[in-house]
Amino acid sequence: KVLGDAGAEVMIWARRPEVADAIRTKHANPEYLPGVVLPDRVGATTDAPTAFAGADLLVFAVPSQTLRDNLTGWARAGLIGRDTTLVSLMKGIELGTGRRMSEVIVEVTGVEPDRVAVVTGPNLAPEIAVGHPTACVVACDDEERAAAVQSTIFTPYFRPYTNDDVLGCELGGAVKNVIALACGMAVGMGLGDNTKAALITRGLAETARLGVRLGADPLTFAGLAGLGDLVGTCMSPLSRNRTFGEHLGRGESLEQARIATRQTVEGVNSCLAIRDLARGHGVEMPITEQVELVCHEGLAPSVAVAALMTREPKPE
Ligand SMILES: NC(=O)C1=CN([C@@H]2O[C@H](COP(=O)(O)OP(=O)(O)OC[C@H]3O[C@@H](n4cnc5c(N)ncnc54)[C@H](O)[C@@H]3O)[C@@H](O)[C@H]2O)C=CC1
Ligand SMILES: O=C(CO)COP(=O)(O)O
Repeated sequence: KVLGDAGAEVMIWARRPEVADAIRTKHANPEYLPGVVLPDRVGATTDAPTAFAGADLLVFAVPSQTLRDNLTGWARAGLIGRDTTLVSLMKGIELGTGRRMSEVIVEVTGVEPDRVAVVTGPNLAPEIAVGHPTACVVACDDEERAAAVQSTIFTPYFRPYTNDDVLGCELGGAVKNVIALACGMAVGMGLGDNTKAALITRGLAETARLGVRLGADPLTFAGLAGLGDLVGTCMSPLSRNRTFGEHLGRGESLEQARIATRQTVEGVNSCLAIRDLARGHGVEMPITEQVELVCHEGLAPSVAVAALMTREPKPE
């Protein structure tokens, strides 16, 4: 919708024919965005070669853990153009490899890293779809390419800023989902705003600690891709990650939370990958550690809260 409103000709690749048909014929995606009318210049197809043909920009928004498989198929079929800019909207870290999504794209397609851009920030899809003023970051090693993507997605309701810190921007987007799970757990347990504020602030501290160790610019975490996305996601009932955490905080099982949330909840897998990344680099991420224990080891959220509160006292 943003691309179409900004004047681009858009072709969506969808797996289900009924989704592609509804977008093509009714300009709607009723299951995901009920009531939203898509611009006429947004088309859809289930045929990947048709979707990829002649594209200047390829925008990837599949779940992070499936990207490698999806891309491998598309790259093998020779669908990636020679000069195409590859854009990632995904906010996750790959299980097993600890790779960011831009790294997976570079690894699978063999393109130079400066052809990959990341669009991130406080960008809850349902709010963008109804045109609420929203800001985002376009991160790319290549400044000109970042500026080109920026102008391609610039609309009166969507304001992109460029940034050259791809690593920091991607890490901010992935870790905030884990912290949003923790905030959701607090909400589900009936805890208040002090608790959420503490989780957001200390969550930002552990995100920046990992980012700086990996080579990110610390200032990135004070921007839209860091604090902005963290606050937006942790405070919003629209966030799938926070909602998933709420279910766990109310004492429901992982399976019950999955059934209730339905859509992609990146933090559940990424908390494992981020914890491993942090341990591998000797970085302390106590909130991420506890979220992983609740999501994957059956720890009760109340025990996780007690574990965080009774850690050794220390300077801020
Ligand atoms: N929804 C949001 O507000 C935002 C989402 N993102 C990121 O975008 C990425 C995608 O999330 P959403 O679109 O929100 O999730 P979603 O769950 O709404 O949609 C994911 C889509 O991927 C499809 N899919 C599932 N498995 C697949 C596979 N194996 N191969 C190909 N397609 C598959 C699903 O059918 C669905 O259409 C995530 O990394 C998320 O963090 C980023 C910013 C905002
Ligand atoms: O990334 C998002 C907002 O910036 C969307 O968050 P959820 O995936 O938790 O809904």
